[in-house]
Amino acid sequence: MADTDLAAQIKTALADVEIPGGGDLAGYAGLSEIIVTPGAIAFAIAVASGMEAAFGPARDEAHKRAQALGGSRKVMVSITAEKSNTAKFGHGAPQPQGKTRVKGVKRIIAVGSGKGGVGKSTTAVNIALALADEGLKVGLLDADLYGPSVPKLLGIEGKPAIRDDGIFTPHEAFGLKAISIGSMLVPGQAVVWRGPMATSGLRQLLRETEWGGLDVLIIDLPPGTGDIHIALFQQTIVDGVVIVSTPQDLALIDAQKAIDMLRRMSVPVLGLVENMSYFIAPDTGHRYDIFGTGGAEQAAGKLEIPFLGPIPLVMSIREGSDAGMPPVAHAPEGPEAQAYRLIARRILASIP
Ligand SMILES: Nc1ncnc2c1ncn2[C@@H]1O[C@H](COP(=O)(O)OP(=O)(O)OP(=O)(O)O)[C@@H](O)[C@H]1O
Repeated sequence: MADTDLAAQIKTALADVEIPGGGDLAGYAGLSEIIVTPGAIAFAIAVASGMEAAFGPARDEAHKRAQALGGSRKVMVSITAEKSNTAKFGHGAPQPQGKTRVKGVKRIIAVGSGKGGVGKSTTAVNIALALADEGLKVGLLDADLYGPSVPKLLGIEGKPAIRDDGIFTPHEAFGLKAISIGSMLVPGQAVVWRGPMATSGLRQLLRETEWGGLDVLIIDLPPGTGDIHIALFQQTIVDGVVIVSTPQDLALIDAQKAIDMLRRMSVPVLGLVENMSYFIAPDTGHRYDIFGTGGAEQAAGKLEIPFLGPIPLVMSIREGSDAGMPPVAHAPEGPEAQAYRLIARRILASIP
């Protein structure tokens, strides 16, 4: 059945689900779009603050009906309540409350960037591999719901298995446990989830995956500073964030904004990685500082955060990544792999 047909069928079934105050869920204005992918069904019910518990039975009933129609797909139905903005942003924002650790995960390190396309995912994947080479049990969560690239970078195919109790079994790739919303979408399908849906999707990937005892979970964040970041940092203890930037001024200005948000949310910044820092000519092996040198290092100094190191701009990183063969796993002795390793060791040294 086409995904749109199934979404329509579910919506029809929700007409039999009663909601507090009278009426049914299908006709309720707070019902989000129903997203159907080959592996999952997801939708959210937005309610007024304080009404979360009252909507609980409706959510459970909706879940049951969607599951009856969805077969083996994992069903995710979440209730979202509007919170006042002061809890999200604002100078001197209150320390987020209720942050918890993720079961089976000792430390979480997130990798973010101020803007897209700076090589954040490539860096996250290779740092994860370098940490695994240090003898740690490492997982990777692709939280870039709008542009997931971990499946491609690690050459992962197919959907993750889902246990009978609805828990995801992560993919295994190069010794990493990895999970991404990307492997649950059909190729070319864009995620059009709005804020609450996206944050709920992330929470489920994070907390409903059988991580099986990790020393470190690396989270590849979406670029910028949006709902996903806020929800993650408010709900979960993140031990530190690595910011990836290219050497150009504009990227650095965006990186600065990301760091500003982390500070306001009391999340430790582990440091700045300068990606595509210099170019190594494939024929001669010569190094060219095409963007000048030291931009990110100086920026890190000004921002009073550690500079974690530079990654060269090399064709092999792009080609290896595009082919699902990340340099740290594929050419572990190469200069690119060494650059990632050095950064991974600095990260390791900076977390408790
Ligand atoms: N050091 C590098 N040398 C050469 N190519 C690189 C390097 N780092 C990343 N790339 C290439 O740049 C492109 C963007 O990288 P990547 O997807 O990791 O960026 P991103 O910041 O995660 O992007 P997005 O905003 O889409 O999430 C990819 O084609 C990748 O292979």
